[in-house]
This record gives sequence, structure tokens and C-alpha cells, in this order.
Amino acid sequence: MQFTKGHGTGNDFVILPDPDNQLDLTPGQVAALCDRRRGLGGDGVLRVVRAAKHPEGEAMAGEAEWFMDYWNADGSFAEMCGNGARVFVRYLVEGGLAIPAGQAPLPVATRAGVVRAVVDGDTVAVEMRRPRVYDASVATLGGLTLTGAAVDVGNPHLVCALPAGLDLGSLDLTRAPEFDPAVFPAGVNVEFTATGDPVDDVDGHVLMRVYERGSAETLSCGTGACAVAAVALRDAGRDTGVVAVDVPGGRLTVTLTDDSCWLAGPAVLVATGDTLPPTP
Ligand SMILES: N[C@@H](CCC[C@H](N)C(=O)O)C(=O)O
Repeated sequence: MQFTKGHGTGNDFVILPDPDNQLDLTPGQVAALCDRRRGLGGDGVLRVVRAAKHPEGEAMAGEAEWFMDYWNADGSFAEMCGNGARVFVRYLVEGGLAIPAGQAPLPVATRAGVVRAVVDGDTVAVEMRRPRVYDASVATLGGLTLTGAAVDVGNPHLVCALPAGLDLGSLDLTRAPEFDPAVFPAGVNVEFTATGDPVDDVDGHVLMRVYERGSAETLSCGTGACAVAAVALRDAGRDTGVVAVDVPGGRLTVTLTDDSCWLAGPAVLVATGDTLPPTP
């Protein structure tokens, strides 16, 4: 089985080319591929399928040639993955599967609809659904209970600011935060945030760690960064602006306009090869 490995700010993925939707991938195989000791290791799998050949992609085939079939490391599906979309586009372009026409955004079909991406040197920017901040809810981590903002970025997020004096680095994210299943019946990605020092040319600077649904703590989460940026701007009394979001794996930049949300950062391919069919 052919694979490529790539990452966006340390959020890493096993990419499986399957243009004609012939791989009968199971949750157990995905978990085996993503296992960091017994497999290739990754926060998730990106299966590259022609939109027309995938039941969840075919309705978008008129708009986008390729469908990003995203799986979390535990073998569950998610609607959207921002860093995954950026790495997916890097793969399409480097593999010659998509040829960018100047700055014209490149469409990709996802479970959350079609997103569009622009490649500019090391950076891949993807236009995501505009985050919707819609509720307040609570996360509990050890003895710490935090009220946060529920945000829909195609997938669910809970953005929790740490109280002053508590360091992001002190959080133990080896275990899952607890959340209210009545608010998040399908689970949630939980972002923990602190305010960063002022940075030139942006309207806000936030530091973030994340515990992802289906993947545990990751070094970065693109949809999470979009959720965090929307909450930071809301807290500053704004709807639009540019926010730098520093994650353990680097910096993502989120630009919110009245009707769009652009997520930008590095996206890199690091290896390509063959793996034996994974045995769960
Ligand atoms: N790392 C991703 C998000 C992946 C999906 C998430 N774990 C979920 O289950 O919703 C990103 O970059 O957005």
C-alpha cells in the first residue's frame, strides 16, 4: 500500500492515494496505521479519492475533483480537518494531481463541503467555513473546571481561556477533558488558550493547546485555530481581523472577514513509501 507522510505545524497525517475508491479501509486499519510504535504514526489519515468515486463526495464532483476522506487516529471520521486540508492540497500539487492556475483557489471536497486553497511557497492557505460561536459550555480537566465557548467550524470545538496565572504548559493533556454530552453529543475538540504578547501586523495573538476528539493531544489543529481566532475577535468586540495562533507545532494565521475564514501556515510532505496492509 503506497503512502505519503506529511504535516501542518506538527499535525501529522498518513496520506493514502486511492483515486478510484478501491481501498476497503476499516477503523482498525486506520488506528493501526496511526499507531506511533507499531505503525507509521499520525494524528489521522487522509485518503485521496476522486470526488465522483466517493458516495460522500459525488455531489461535489462538479466543483471539486478530489475528496478528502479524513479519519482521526482512533479510526473515527470527522467532518473537517483544517491542517489536513492544507496538507492534502500540498500532496495534490506536488503529486501533479492538481495544477494551480495562478492564484485561483483550488477546490477540495470534504464532509463539511467544498473548501478552497491557495499555495504560496511554503504556505498553504485554505478558505474554511466561517466559525460560528453559538453557546457556552464547560470543560473539566483534573480539578480544573473552565467555562468556554462552543464553536462550529464544520466540526465541534470548545474554546476555554485559562485564568490569569495558570500556564498552558502546566496542563496535563495525557487524559481527555470532560465535557457536556448534551451540548456535544458527537464529542468535541477542546482548545485551551492564553493571550500572547503583541505581534506586528495582526489584531490578536493567542497561544493554544488542544485535545482533539479521536486523536488526543496534537501539536496543532487548524479548525481549532479558526475557532480560537473567532472567540478572540469576539472578546475584543470585533467580527473580523487577523489573529496569530501559536500552537506547540508552530504558528497558524487566521483571517476572518465578513463572509470568509482563511487558515494559513506551513504544510510539508516528509516521506513517501510502501507499507504492508495494516493489521489491527
Ligand atoms: N486536526 C484537525 C481536526 C481533525 C478532526 C478533529 N479531531 C475532529 O474529530 O473533529 C484540524 O487541523 O482541523
